[in-house]
Amino acid sequence: MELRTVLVVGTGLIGTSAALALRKRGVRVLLADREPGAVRLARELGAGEEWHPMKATPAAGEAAGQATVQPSERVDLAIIAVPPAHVATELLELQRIDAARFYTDVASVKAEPIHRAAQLGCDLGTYVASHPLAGREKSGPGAARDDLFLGRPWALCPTDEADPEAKAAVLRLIELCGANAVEVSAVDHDRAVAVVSHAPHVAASAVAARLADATDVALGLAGQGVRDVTRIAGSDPGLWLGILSGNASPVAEVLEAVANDLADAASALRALAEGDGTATNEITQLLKRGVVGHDRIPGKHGGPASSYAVVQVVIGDRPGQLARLFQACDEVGVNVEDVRLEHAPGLPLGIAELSVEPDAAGALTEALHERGWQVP
Ligand SMILES: NC(=O)C1=CN([C@@H]2O[C@H](COP(=O)(O)OP(=O)(O)OC[C@H]3O[C@@H](n4cnc5c(N)ncnc54)[C@H](O)[C@@H]3O)[C@@H](O)[C@H]2O)C=CC1
Ligand SMILES: O=C(O)C(=O)Cc1ccc(O)cc1
Repeated sequence: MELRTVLVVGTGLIGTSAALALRKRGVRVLLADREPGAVRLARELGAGEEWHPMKATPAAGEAAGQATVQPSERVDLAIIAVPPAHVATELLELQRIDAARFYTDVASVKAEPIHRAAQLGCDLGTYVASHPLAGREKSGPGAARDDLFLGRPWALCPTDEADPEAKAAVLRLIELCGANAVEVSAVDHDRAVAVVSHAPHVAASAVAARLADATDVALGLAGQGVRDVTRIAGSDPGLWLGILSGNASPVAEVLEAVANDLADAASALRALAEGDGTATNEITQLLKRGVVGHDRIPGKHGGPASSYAVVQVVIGDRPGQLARLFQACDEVGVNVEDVRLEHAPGLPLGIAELSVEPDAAGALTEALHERGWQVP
């Protein structure tokens, strides 16, 4: 199924990122948003052209001045990239004016928008709901990136009524964005993302909320761990209220289990503080279950999680240091799977943590030593 022209409705983070990815693959993209500024910025970023549905002359019987909107052309696919609560009404409006052959949305919840679309009388034959499992803690077109979906899962939830061609169009969108399609029912999707996205978001917010009145001393001691755990807590609360409300029961169920674990850990630590040494067992069990769960998260290419060895290298805070380090890795023939930078506050130094295949770590450490790098 070829996608020649795609309409993106909602040119925020996700809509503009999809538009940029499609533009890169030569697809013509039309852009719409209820905020004119969001469309202008997306257009200036190279995401496509503004969509101009035509205002038709009022038909006989229509109130004067109440001009009907018609699309200037029928696009192959419309992507509805607006908050979950607005998906169904946008779909209805777009279908009413026959804006596209096929339709999808990218909302983080699936059962509720599909149910609402059915209630409103939308055509479920041309619509296949979807959800890219990729995003950022920032909103708006300014945060968009054409590589946001590369190698990421992208769920699609066709209903029984969906036309196979509509599914093919959404699969092509996912492929053009470089993501991996995962077909799943809407109900299973919502239960799954409660575990891997929505409950973790609330947990991150709860941890980050502790920092709101933390002392300056505490904040001055913040390291990478707290940044990792709380990154997504910086997201737009309005958008997240909509996501959580749309998946309330599954998220509540996961949060209740997390809350039980936290309550047990707190009681065990109280017991430990009062001299009950046996309480360490409970804490160790939770930490061990955490390691098991963490190790089950698939690796960066979507395959099984691989445990890389980490080689730490001291780098000076000067331009070009990281480029030199990568060049050295390249010369030694070692593929760097991931890199993380730790900055030592107040020091002109940082640590680059290079994740490499375990059997390459020894040779890399030796080779970097020989080239004068400090590898502690
Ligand atoms: N933020 C994230 O990391 C991810 C978000 N999503 C989903 O993608 C959708 C969009 O989220 P973001 O791009 O992050 O939000 P965003 O806030 O960056 O963009 C949303 C855009 O939709 C526009 N909009 C709102 N209602 C509209 C309407 N009725 N008609 C036309 N435009 C309308 C807003 O003006 C805004 O420009 C949401 O459904 C969200 O659940 C999916 C994956 C990741
Ligand atoms: O920022 C991140 O790493 C995310 O995982 C963001 C995200 C937010 C909402 C989604 O529906 C999917 C992904």
